[in-house]
Amino acid sequence: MALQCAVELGIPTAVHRAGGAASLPDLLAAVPVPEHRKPYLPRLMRFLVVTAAALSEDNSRVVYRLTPLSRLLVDDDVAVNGCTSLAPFVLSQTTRFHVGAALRLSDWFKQGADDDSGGAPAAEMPFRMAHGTDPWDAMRRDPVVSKMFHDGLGADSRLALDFVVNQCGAVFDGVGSLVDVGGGDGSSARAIARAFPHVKCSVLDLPHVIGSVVVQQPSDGVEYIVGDMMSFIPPSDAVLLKVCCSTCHQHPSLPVNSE
Ligand SMILES: C[S@@+](CC[C@H](N)C(=O)[O-])C[C@H]1O[C@@H](n2cnc3c(N)ncnc32)[C@H](O)[C@@H]1O
Repeated sequence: MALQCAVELGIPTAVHRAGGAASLPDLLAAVPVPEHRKPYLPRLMRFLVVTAAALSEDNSRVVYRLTPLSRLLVDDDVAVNGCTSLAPFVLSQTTRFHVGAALRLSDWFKQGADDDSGGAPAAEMPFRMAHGTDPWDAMRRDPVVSKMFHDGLGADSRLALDFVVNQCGAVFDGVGSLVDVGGGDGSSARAIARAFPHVKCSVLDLPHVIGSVVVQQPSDGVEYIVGDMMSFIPPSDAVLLKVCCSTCHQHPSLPVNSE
């Protein structure tokens, strides 16, 4: 949560704009915190340094520097494959849905096989214990969180796919078509289509996800398909499953058809 707070206050970006090293007065001047809260900022900074989550501190005087991790959270114009920052990814993993589910983790571990207390049958995921439904249904009902989630995953995909297409491009040799199953905002498929125009790329996802992608993003030659991966996966030479394993594991009979 400290990292989420740092992202929301723009602390990595403030350190970057101060030339890569910021004193406490530099930060106090840069972050949007009212006077009566400023005395508490050093505690947050200390926590970020001690956990090595985002910042390092010079020994001689208190100067904060970006670490390799927090450099990825700077909101600047240096784009890798359209991804300027992984800050949206941090926010996508700390939504009220995610935090609520995390608070039920120990309950989930302790739950007996026949214990259906907590609003969910045994062996369901902590998310369902907390929210009474699965993540995709919860996001269908909350477009604000859904957008935050898919913006974050999209940022992650743009960064990751930059490495995939530049360093592992050989895996696309001989692939004429690819479907990104549970492809979210289509960032992965668009990156592949741009790098390898001979690959016909499609994205399969749930109706509310495809509906908002089509409104927000240029298609870039990618086809967006509404569907349920548990029922049908369009035939293609290759199937991409990125960050979908938990969804697939819930349905071991997932009918992958890659003819
Ligand atoms: C964790 S996200 C990953 C998104 C994308 N692959 C990425 O890495 O950015 C999982 C995706 O699977 C989609 N999804 C979940 N259940 C699905 C289903 N039954 N059929 C199709 N898509 C589904 C969700 O809407 C979400 O976009």
